[in-house]
Amino acid sequence: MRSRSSGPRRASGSAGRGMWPADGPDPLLGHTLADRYKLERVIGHGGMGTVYRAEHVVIRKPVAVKVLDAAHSERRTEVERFLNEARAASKIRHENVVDITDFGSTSDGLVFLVMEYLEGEDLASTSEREGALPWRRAAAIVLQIAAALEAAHAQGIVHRDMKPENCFRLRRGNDPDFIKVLDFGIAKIIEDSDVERPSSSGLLGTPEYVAPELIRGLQPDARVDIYAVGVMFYDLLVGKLPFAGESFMSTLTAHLMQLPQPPSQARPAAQIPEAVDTVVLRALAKDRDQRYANIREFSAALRAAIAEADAALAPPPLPLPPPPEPEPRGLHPRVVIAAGTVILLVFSAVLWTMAKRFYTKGQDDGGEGELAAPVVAMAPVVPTRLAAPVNEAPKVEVPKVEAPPVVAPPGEAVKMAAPVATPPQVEAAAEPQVEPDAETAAESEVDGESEPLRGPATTPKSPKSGPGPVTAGEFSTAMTKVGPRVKLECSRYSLRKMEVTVQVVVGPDGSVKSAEPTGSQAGSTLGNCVARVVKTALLRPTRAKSTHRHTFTM
Ligand SMILES: Nc1ncnc2c1ncn2[C@@H]1O[C@H](COP(=O)(O)OP(=O)(O)OP(=O)(O)O)[C@@H](O)[C@H]1O
Repeated sequence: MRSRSSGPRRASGSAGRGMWPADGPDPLLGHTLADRYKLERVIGHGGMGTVYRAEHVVIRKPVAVKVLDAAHSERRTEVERFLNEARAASKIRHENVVDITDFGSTSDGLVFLVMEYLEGEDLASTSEREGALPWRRAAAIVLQIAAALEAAHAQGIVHRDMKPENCFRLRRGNDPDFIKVLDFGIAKIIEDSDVERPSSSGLLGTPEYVAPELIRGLQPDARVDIYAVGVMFYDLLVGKLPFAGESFMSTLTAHLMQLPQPPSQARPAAQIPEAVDTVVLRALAKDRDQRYANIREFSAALRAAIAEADAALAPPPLPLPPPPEPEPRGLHPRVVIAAGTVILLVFSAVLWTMAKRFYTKGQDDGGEGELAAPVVAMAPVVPTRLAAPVNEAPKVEVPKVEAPPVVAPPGEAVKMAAPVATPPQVEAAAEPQVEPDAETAAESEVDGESEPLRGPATTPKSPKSGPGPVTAGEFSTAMTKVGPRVKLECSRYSLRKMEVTVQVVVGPDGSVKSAEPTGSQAGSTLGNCVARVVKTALLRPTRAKSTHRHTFTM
């Protein structure tokens, strides 16, 4: 178990209500504050005051009441700022932000803030007990913290003291990890105050979560919260803080100088995806310009990383069924065969009748009736022979190939070349060759293993079996299908309207055998991301692999 810097603390200051004898009871316990809130139990002590579990005496509802220590409440300007911040924080109104329902001061000078009462524990306690969490669980928690911050930032409120102690974990319905973020806007007052505070708070907030620009004394903005969320995420994933020195100063130095080990390397058994590493490390960038520009971008990147991991887990899509056999033009073979059978049967019957008459006549004439046998033998032959090819494709009619003209030597008569005796017979079972359309010819190349798409038109080769190559139209449709995922997963690496061209080899089974970014994005993170998504595309099976190019606009 690691030690953490925070925990229940005694209120500080030299005088006033905040200091009661260490072993004695809290003097406010049992009192009803502002005629409404009966203070029943001390929940804990923080940098500014004490938090009580209380009951609203009218509606009988439990609430949490934070009462400012005298050291703070005796300073008028500080009280005013506390109340202003409380007013702002009460407007955030988000399910992941603790609801502030009331605030004010009493006639005897107590300044207080009333919140919804939360039953559960803070994230520091969860980490303390459970250590590192599975990455998906950690990500789900962090996304809720980010949602709370997004709502606060939208109101112009920067938390500035994000840490696990300010994130409350409670059960809601079936979800045991529902998060509420506490203490919005309060940290700012602590920092601006000149009241002496416990060293763990320091001038900068909590040292383990403080952004480098705060250490450097720069004017903070919302990106300090992104950095702190990065530290918390790392801690949840790995079970240890990314920057933790032996002392206060060495921790601050680590924030400024030390590069964190990627979470997946720090905890290899956890199978943390590379894309999650990328999100954490970017949130922890020392230079705030290198971080996500806002917390919404952070959340989008984390969601995309989760989606990418989900996609990698999903079973590959079923191969497309082979394209239907092309229907021969004209009558269906079954119709032709049936008609032929009928004609031949009628013809046989006529012959049979004539022969019978002839035979009968012969017998009548005293002869042997010799014709009966051949006609009877013929009858079963005809339907048997015609019924067999029902499943065969019809013969393809082949135009006669003219022999080239022979040029006679001067003076000799021109002899006609013998006509080609046997024109190339195309087997009925063979597929007719599919000619690529113009676009395919421009964009697709078929590699050396198969025939070129555009052979000489006058010398058709006997095609190999199997359907023709993927056309440009089919390829373009497949790329359109993966387009939304390309945008979702890769736009975080891209500026708007950037173009990425990928060269793609589609195998005979219809899967993408390789996808390589080309041109200016060759080898770039963006290019590799696009190629990775393109590799999940699936086309129809063909008789040969083919090469295509496609340009995505981000
Ligand atoms: N609404 C609430 N419901 C239940 N417990 C709460 C609520 N708000 C705060 N607490 C608990 O009260 C204790 C004191 O909280 P407080 O916010 O004063 O301290 P802190 O966050 O630890 O310190 P600091 O204010 O210096 O950041 C903590 O244990 C906190 O979890």
